[in-house]
Amino acid sequence: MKLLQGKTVLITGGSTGIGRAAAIGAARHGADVAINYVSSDDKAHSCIAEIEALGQRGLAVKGDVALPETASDFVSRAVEAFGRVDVMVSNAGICPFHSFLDMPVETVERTFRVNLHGAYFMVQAAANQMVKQGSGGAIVAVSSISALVGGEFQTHYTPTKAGVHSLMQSAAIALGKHGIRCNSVLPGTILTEINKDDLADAEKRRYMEERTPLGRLGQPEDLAGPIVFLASDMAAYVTGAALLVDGGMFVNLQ
Ligand SMILES: NC(=O)C1=CN([C@@H]2O[C@H](COP(=O)(O)OP(=O)(O)OC[C@H]3O[C@@H](n4cnc5c(N)ncnc54)[C@H](O)[C@@H]3O)[C@@H](O)[C@H]2O)C=CC1
Ligand SMILES: C[C@H](O)[C@@H]1OC(=O)[C@H](O)[C@@H]1O
Repeated sequence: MKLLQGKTVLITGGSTGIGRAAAIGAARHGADVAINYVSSDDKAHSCIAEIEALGQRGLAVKGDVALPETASDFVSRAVEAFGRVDVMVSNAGICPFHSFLDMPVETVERTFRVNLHGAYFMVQAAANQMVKQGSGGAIVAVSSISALVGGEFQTHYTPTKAGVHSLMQSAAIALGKHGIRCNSVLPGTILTEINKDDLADAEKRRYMEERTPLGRLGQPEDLAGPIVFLASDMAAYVTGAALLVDGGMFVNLQ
């Protein structure tokens, strides 16, 4: 069964990692998919090629989510190409690991702007388009297990993920009357570019694996199903919810 047949799905940071897996997952479920990306044209184009190979339409729009105008541009380019927006997946994020006491101001500001301001403006732009269309919609934000727990080298990052989780709760209230559902996924540790250097430390990686009851770290594709589900009508009565997708890592205290 195809869960997103005929829908238009927008995904930020869609050329790599979790965003890319969600883009391909959405296309597999019958959606046309627009991705926002910021750096590699090649990766964005190869993602679109994969979407098109699945028989769906794809569009790549370059832009830095930290800038509010990127959000309105992304939404209007997607509407121009596909006519509407049914789903927004706010996924783009950075996590430049750094110690707390000497954290550079610019690292804090950039992380806040990309992860939190970026999500805010994208969600707002998509919601305005959905309200104009008058037939509801679904917003899924990629928060993190880090919305619930801290990290010594993530003092600038974990508040953004708690913020994204909170944004989905408030947006669910603000947008419920328009039939727009807002939910977040909270990935655990997923093997992507964002943590490649951090997990190059074999001891740290082993610790993370051993903390995970399912016995392995996540792959980007582990997020595709939960994101597609929350975006789909299967989750028609789910809003303001947060879904941990962490192999059980969070509950494993001892
Ligand atoms: N990998 C993990 O263990 C976890 C990741 N997450 C979140 O998942 C999301 C996706 O990250 P991953 O797929 O893991 O890593 P990734 O590095 O592959 O993906 C992040 C994407 O965001 C894009 N991006 C970064 N800054 C941007 C900007 N200013 N404008 C537009 N796009 C930008 C990157 O180019 C990249 O495509 C992030 O929000 C991250 O915080 C959450 C929990 C765990
Ligand atoms: C980048 C981290 O490895 C990753 O991102 C998060 O949100 C969690 O803290 C994960 O471990």
